[in-house]
Amino acid sequence: MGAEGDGIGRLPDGKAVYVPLSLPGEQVLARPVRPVGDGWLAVAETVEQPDEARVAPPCRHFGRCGGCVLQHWQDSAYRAWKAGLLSYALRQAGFAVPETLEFHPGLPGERRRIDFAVRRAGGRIILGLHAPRATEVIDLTDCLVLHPALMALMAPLRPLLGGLRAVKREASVVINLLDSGPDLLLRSDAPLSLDDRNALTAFARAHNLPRVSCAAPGETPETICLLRPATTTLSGVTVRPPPGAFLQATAEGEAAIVRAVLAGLPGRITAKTRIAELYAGCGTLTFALAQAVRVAAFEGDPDAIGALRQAVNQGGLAGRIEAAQRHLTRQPLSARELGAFTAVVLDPPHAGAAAQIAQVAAAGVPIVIYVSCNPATLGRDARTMHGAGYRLAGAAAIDQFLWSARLESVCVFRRG
Ligand SMILES: C[S@@+](CC[C@H](N)C(=O)[O-])C[C@H]1O[C@@H](n2cnc3c(N)ncnc32)[C@H](O)[C@@H]1O
Repeated sequence: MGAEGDGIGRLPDGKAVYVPLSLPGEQVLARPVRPVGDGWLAVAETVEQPDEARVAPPCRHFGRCGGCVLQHWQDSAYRAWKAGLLSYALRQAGFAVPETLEFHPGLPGERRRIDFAVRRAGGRIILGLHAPRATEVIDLTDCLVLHPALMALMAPLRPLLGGLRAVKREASVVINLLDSGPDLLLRSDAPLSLDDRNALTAFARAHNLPRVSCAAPGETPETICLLRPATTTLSGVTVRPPPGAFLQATAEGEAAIVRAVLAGLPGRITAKTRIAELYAGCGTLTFALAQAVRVAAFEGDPDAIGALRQAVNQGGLAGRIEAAQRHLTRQPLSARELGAFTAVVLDPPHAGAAAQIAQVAAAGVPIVIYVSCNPATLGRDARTMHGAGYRLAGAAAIDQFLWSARLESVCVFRRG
């Protein structure tokens, strides 16, 4: 099974054949589609000999929608493979990894953040997710991983989007389920008309949305209506995330990440203990950490850092948390700056933190807690840590991207 969730076969010449929707141990009749990387991508025409771990996928869109690629695998086998993604990445980086890792399973109905793709095709609106490895959008009537409060918006969104002048050919709709309700951001390809604004406001009223915002692709969102503050609570602190803000994909995943991060903190904490938190977003980890230690939080996005600062000030936390905007790829914290900290917590985007981790390793910070959503870049960065003499002190796999090949994880590295 490959990192993308495809079954991998071997051709007589040793080349790999990647067969989506096949499982380990199966015999399938596969048609080659195109060369990819070191081999071929193929389509399974028929499953000649199914594995006993193959089960009926619960979703009617399975196979066409690229959101879930592993619904046809029995839970225990699927979960063992997911935990194995983390073990493999860490072993490849040179670390000794325990036989079984801490694993937090995900469940259907937990996803509280979604980015729907929208297309206008003839007279109708297609709303859904991309097909596997394609730009085609699969029209979804429902989505089993989605939180029911978000799924309930799918049917009424279609007529709303169909009536908007702002949706000419394509758009996207990001919805974050906040404590105060679903916060909707529409990114569309044409200017909003007055009627569009009225329709969006009426939609917010009818479906109890706190806020609706709109933006042209790549532009700063404009708030179209704010019926009440768009707020959420992070470790007991009220935060006002900007439209479309990054939030952990599930509340359950967030809780597991926070627990694993706190478990990695130094055993002895004094008034002088200071932690650097990199890629802090709106403060998911910042406020949890600040209950134990003083935190210097760094984040590149101006709106996210603005929300974090506002929450720090309103929560009376200025003595515990300093928040700074910083682009950590162009201007990583230097080894000298990092020397002031007992530990570094970092939660980089999918691309990882190559430039920043080199400085962390050079500084020899005693504890590094790495939160990752991509085992491949985690593995690359972990290799740098291994080369600098760190050992693995803890690792947890968190399945907040249920039935996909994506994996969230928290790894604790210690020096000496
Ligand atoms: C995976 S999110 C984690 C956010 C936060 N820790 C949380 O749990 O909600 C990654 C964060 O890194 C930020 N980011 C991405 N690239 C960055 C860069 N080059 N420099 C600084 N921050 C960056 C994003 O804006 C985002 O907030």
